[in-house]
Amino acid sequence: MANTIPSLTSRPAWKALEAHYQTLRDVHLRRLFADDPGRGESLTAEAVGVVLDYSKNRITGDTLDLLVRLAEDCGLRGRIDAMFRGERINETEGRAVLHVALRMPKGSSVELDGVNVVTQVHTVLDRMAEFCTKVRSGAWKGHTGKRIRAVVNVGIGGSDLGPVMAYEALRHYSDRNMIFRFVSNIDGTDFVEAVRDLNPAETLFIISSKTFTTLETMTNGHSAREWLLAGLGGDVKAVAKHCVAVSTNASEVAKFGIDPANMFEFWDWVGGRYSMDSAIGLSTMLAVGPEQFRSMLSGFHQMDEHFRTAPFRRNLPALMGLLAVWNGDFFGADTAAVLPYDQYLKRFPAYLQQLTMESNGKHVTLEGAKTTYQTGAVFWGEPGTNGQHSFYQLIHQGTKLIPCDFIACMKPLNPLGRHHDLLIANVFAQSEALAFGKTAEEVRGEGTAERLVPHRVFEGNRPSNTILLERLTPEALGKLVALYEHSVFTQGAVWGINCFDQWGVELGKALAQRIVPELERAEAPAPAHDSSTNHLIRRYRAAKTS
Ligand SMILES: O=P(O)(O)OC[C@H]1O[C@H](O)[C@H](O)[C@@H](O)[C@@H]1O
Repeated sequence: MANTIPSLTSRPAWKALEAHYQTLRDVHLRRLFADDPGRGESLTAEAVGVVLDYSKNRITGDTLDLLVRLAEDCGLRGRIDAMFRGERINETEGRAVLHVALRMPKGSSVELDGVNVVTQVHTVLDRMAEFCTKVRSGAWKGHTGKRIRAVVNVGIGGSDLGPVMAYEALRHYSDRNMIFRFVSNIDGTDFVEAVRDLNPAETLFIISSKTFTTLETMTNGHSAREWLLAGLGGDVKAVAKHCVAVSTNASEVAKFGIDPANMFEFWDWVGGRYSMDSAIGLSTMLAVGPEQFRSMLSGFHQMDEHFRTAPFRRNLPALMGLLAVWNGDFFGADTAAVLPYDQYLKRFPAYLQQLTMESNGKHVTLEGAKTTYQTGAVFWGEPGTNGQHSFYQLIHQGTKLIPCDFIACMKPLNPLGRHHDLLIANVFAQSEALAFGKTAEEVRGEGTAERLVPHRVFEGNRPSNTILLERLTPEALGKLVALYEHSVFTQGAVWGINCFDQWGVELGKALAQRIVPELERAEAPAPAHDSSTNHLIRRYRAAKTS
């Protein structure tokens, strides 16, 4: 059949990688480094001020040649061009994927259905900037004439994780006279704890939801409205001064009772997990100001241009994506750890979980065939050095292979005595220990009792990347996020899956809607699920009435 797309594992480049893997699987990183004294430098790539040292992966130059060939065979170049041109590469939803247009400079052009989306983007950015300047300067007054001191973003998933991560990451640049809170969970505790010490007269809610139908956000949004009305004398006019919306869905926003004049728009070609640089970033802009927000966008754009134009062999996101395929599909690594050695990046792993796992948690190809290979890894992590005193034991001496991304900044934002040198010494030491380990001879040489030798041996040969940024600026954050976005894209292109839908979240949502009345209505009939679910529902009903 002339038109059938060859399956990934039958491609010559994949077969060649399989054979190549057999020659490398038992080779230790100690050997690879000993054989090539220049390896540390030659297997480091640098672009737009971001350094990626990938030399501590179990690869040789041949591996890279084959991975690049695989990327070419899988049409990565064509996929990149299609994304940047605004083609509807999110085929299952019939949508373009244009988060890259969110950070294109004024005057650029990407046409979608005859409209230049970059012009739309800048119209919204200018409106956001105007609004943020008013709020930050105190020109925007609340219902009782007081200025806004607290901003509460109400959203979940992509409408929460990006804003939270960016706020934490850029806290150094934020207005310290303002308070920022984030409410996401449908658990009432989240809302109650977020507002308990806030004054409604000085509080602004940003109701952030791409669809404006998400159960959690609508429920929290209504609670916010009630809280405001209760605190501001019940006058519905108060809502306009204390509630704005960020959404693609103007009619639902209006139904909710927010004036469309107070709505900041984005579009269906921005995936939720790719939206922190759209109007969903309103809380970020309120925190750091329009200028810093624009500098974050410039960072994103610089990495986009690098990804679009650089040869794969020197292309940071492409290299990271291909190495993830190598570690996952050939070495069988099921998970990947991201370990930022920067306290400001403490929510970065949580942010990446949605980006990577919602994007690449797929088991069928674009053509609908079940994959015969592994796709997205389980992503997890915590900031260093904290993780070192908790789960690193398993990475060093456990039975699972866990590729790690170490992230560090050369210059601290808060210089304090020896802290930064000690922090950086630790990150470098961890990747060194993971790669090289400690042999039984070395352990014995330290005078260790023989019975303890096996316990104190470090096998090493554990792969890692080290990503270095000069300093954690808004611009650097943009580059870092775009690096991961495009690494995810690279992996998806190789696997032939759609990175941009998320049907897997639907079933649980639908079932919850069915269970709600079974919990709320006293006269509800006996639940008709499986025996486990029925039993859980009966217990809850009994507890509720006891
Ligand atoms: O922004 P919203 O439309 O409220 O969606 C919020 C989130 O919920 C959904 O369930 C999706 O899994 C996420 O991709 C999305 O980011």
